Amino acid sequence: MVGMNEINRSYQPINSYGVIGDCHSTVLISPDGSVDWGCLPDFDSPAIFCRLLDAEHGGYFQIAPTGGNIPGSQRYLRGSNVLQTRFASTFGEIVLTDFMPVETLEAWPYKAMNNNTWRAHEDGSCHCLVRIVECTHGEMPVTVSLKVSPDYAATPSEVALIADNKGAMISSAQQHVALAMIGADLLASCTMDVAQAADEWHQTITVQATLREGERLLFALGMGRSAQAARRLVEVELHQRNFDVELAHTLHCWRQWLAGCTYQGPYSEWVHRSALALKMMTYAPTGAIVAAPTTSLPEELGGVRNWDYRFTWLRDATFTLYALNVLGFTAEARAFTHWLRNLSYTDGEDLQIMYGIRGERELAEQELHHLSGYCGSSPVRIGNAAAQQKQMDVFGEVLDCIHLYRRQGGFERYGEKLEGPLWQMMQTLVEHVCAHWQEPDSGIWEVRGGLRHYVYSKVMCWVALDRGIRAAQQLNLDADLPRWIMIRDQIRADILCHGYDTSIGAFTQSYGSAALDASTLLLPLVGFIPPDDPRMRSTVDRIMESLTDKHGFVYRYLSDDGLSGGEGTFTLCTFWLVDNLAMQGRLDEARSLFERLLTYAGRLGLFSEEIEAQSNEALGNYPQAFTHIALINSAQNLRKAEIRLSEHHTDPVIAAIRLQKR
Ligand SMILES: OC[C@H]1O[C@H](O[C@H]2O[C@H](CO)[C@@H](O)[C@H](O)[C@H]2O)[C@H](O)[C@@H](O)[C@@H]1O
Repeated sequence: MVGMNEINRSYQPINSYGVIGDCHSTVLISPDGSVDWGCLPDFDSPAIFCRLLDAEHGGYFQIAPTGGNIPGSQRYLRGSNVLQTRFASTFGEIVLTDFMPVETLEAWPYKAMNNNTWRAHEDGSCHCLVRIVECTHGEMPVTVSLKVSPDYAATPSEVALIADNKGAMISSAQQHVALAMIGADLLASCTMDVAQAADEWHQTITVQATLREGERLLFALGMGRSAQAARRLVEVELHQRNFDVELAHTLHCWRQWLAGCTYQGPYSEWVHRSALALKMMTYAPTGAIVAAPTTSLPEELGGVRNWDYRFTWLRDATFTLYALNVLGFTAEARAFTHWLRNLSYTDGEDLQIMYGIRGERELAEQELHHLSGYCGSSPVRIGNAAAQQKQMDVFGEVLDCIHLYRRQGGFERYGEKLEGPLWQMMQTLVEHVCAHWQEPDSGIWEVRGGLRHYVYSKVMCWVALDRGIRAAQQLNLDADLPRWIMIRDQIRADILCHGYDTSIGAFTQSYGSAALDASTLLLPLVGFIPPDDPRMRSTVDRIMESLTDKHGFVYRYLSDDGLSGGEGTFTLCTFWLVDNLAMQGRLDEARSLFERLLTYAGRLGLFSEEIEAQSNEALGNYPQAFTHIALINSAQNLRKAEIRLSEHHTDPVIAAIRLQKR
């Protein structure tokens, strides 16, 4: 029997989902108890749950009160990525606890490329999704519906129920899923059935039970490398594990990791949630970081701007490390520098702007026409053609990331040195920038409408030279310093001459264009220009006048980008505006914009990429690293600005007191 939960259910708001993960992958869980997105065992594995991208055909795993009419409310257990969903009625209450067990959250310094989950655990036995449903009060009938749709619902599957209500196996050509059910033998009533709609490739397993106070069922879902491995998991291995101990250990790991956070200041709960979300997006075996764990959540409802973010952009990853560094987390930066050292490239020319989580170069973009997309937003894409683009900013971002890591004593802390392969890499990248900074590129936003001389790309070429020069000067390293310094100054002069439009009073998107671009808000943040330089002040004013919606939230740009349709405001950019206002001393405006923006997070404090200007809905992939990075940085910048302002204001008062005393 198909549970009522399946009826009348379409798409849930993007930012209503809870997200859990184990630093190999994540799953998204709706407030009605349904895992609607899940790629297991790794971020880039084909999705086995994709109801998020096709409400009709996509697989899901839902645990909820039978009837589906009791709303659930979600929260994270303090300081962790363990999620609880509570369903309460006058007759009783059930609590669903969802987690992915972790053995350790230590960032692993890179060992060998292709060292993925499968190699670490041949049968995938460590990595699983655990769902515990428990009645905490009264009694409640519960329905569990599991439809696994392997390979993004592109291939058929077969279900085999395992005797004695032990669980089930779901197998397709490539993917083998094991579901263990633990605790059914202690319940008075518990049934497990399987049904298949005539037009469906995938069967739905339904478990029904009435839970009374203190009773519970536990489901552990793991991936087997083969059908036999999956069978072993269901029949033996998953049943032998003590998931209560694993839950306690997982909670301990998250809390212990968060205890390393040195941030003290306002909005600390938001900062902590963002840090936990970012950590969840790291891929432990290689130190890589994904931009987001989803694909194709649309930038416009019903539109075509749907991209796969389950990869490592040098830009997004280095920004993530800034933010983690700001909070005192350095092990992740170390793991990432190891990943960087091991990337395959021969010179700056063939350094890609993004790689797969194991350093894969080949990320061919494909459209999955059999999926209708979130709220009909198609095409659904996997892979990302931006991997082949030329984006000159990435050199500056990589060098700035290493610079920051060095400045914070990262190398000394781990008994490592910048000298050697990493300095060779830096030199190669600086030399590449010296030779190519005058060329047009696709820019930070990866637009698909042709190459231009983007101002932000040029600024990041300046950053690449600047950070290379500082490292060479401070560590006495081998470099052609006079030439590097000359080119750095030449780039700066070029930008000030061609990138600033005196008639509008703003740094522009690209040379020769009057279009505004929010990426110019980064100029003072990377040290290219002081925040209170008149040119920067007027750029900020122009952006506030012409590049914002009615809430004051910032669009990336409004110029043509070669794609059809439009998009929402880009939350990362709104946080950059907060930073600029704070750095200019416009603290009230900065704080009010920051706090307004926080009200647009989901109930769990998570953000996607964009916000729709009219409906206020969350848009784009979720949770997005960019947004959480920027939230952390803005909280920090607000704090710094507050300190600066208070020092400034108290000085005369203190001086006056001193004078009176004298
Ligand atoms: O706008 C078109 C491009 O959109 C995506 O790029 C965006 O996401 C990246 C990952 O977070 C980010 O680095 C970039 O700045 C964003 O513009 C998409 O990945 C591209 O394929 C697409 O061309």
